[in-house]
Amino acid sequence: MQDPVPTSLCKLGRSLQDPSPTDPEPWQEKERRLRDRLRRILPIDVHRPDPLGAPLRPPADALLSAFCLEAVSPDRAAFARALAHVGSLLRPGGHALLLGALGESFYLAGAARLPVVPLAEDDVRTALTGAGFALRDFRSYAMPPALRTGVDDVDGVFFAHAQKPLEA
Ligand SMILES: C[S@@+](CC[C@H](N)C(=O)[O-])C[C@H]1O[C@@H](n2cnc3c(N)ncnc32)[C@H](O)[C@@H]1O
Repeated sequence: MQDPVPTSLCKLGRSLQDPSPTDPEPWQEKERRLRDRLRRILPIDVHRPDPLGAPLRPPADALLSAFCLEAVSPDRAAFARALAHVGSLLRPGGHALLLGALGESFYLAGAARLPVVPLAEDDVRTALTGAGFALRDFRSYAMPPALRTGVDDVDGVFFAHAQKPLEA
């Protein structure tokens, strides 16, 4: 974990707070703009080999997953399987962008303490390779003390860009 906290993440963190002199747009307005652009919301279970319950036609060009797979998987093997399941939704040559927690064992959602599988960087790389992806970029940073809020025990955050091979 050698990268500093990415500037874009700092901006995102600030943008999710209340309006400020530099970002006067309330988060509710951001939410409204995002929802306006959604065309469909599909239920998904990443633990099913067929995560949407039916093949995705046409398959997806890209997949973005943020802080999901490690938060819903009981162990590293389940994490790897979940990654392969969602990867099956991509077309050949499709891209996956993943971000997630490293070394996290729990997070608090209100009074609920939810388990997380603590991942090392190599667990993510191995799972991507095992799911048939080519790893294009991998970055991470260690959680700075200022962002340790007590709602979890996360050590750091990873960002991975991986690609499905084109069919031969
Ligand atoms: C830690 S939250 C992350 C939410 C959001 N992506 C974010 O970054 O704030 C984990 C999410 O996984 C969802 N989830 C739980 N079990 C799941 C499953 N089997 N398949 C897919 N998603 C699941 C939960 O509903 C929750 O929204």
